Amino acid sequence: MPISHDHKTANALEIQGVGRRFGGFWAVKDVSLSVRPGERRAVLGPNGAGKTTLFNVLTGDLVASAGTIRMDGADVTQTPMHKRIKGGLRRTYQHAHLFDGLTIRETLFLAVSGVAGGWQRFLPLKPNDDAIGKAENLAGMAGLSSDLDREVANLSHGQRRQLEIGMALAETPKMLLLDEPAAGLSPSERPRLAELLLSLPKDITIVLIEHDMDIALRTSDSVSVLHNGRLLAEGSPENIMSNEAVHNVYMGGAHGH
Ligand SMILES: Nc1ncnc2c1ncn2[C@@H]1O[C@H](COP(=O)(O)OP(=O)(O)OP(=O)(O)O)[C@@H](O)[C@H]1O
Repeated sequence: MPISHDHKTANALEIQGVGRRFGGFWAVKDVSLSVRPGERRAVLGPNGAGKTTLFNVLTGDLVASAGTIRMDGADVTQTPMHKRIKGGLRRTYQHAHLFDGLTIRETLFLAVSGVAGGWQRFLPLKPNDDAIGKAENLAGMAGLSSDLDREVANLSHGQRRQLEIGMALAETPKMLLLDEPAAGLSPSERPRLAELLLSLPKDITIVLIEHDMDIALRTSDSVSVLHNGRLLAEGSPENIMSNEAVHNVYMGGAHGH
């Protein structure tokens, strides 16, 4: 069946009544939200609220049990992940999958070249390859320009997160889903990550799950709060900060890793 697009009026992401069930348990239930092109949306919620499940449904890692998902005007509810990726969707995971033996330059070179398997044949890099310049450019966007020759094994946790974001930017995504980019970062690494998020190209729509309220509120235009699989509140960071129901959920104790 042909996919119908309506680019002029389309939101980058529009989901209606989305749910995901595991057996008899609805991990996400009846969630509707709209994200404008270029918007930065944070998805907050205590442990078990359904954030990761919602993300997995958006990427196509999991099939929605209910509702519809539209990206850029197209109904992708039944579209497999690889086709959503072709349409410009990228995600990062809570735990980065990086090769310890490669340098930052080599890692980003392979990302730019779209190489997933059999990468050994591309190394060592040929100095005149165009993709090296692109990789170095990406390193700049990810705040890693001064560490191009460092091996992944020797990177700090924060630098690994930066590198993962750099990789996700390789093919100029339209929409980037970031799964807890600040997870495991030391307090001193957090401001740097917030700066990086704020510096990403404004035409990329970003949806991020984040436990760190400060980072989420500082780097987003709008916030959706999940609780027990349902949308509890939505609004500007200021509104969410002063929302009593949100406070009650977070003061309830389930917050934080
Ligand atoms: N594959 C699964 N099978 C059964 N239950 C699941 C599965 N995945 C998630 N759940 C349940 O769904 C609920 C939501 O989980 P989810 O991981 O989406 O929450 P979360 O908000 O991302 O939590 P956290 O912040 O701890 O990562 C939880 O109760 C979880 O136990």
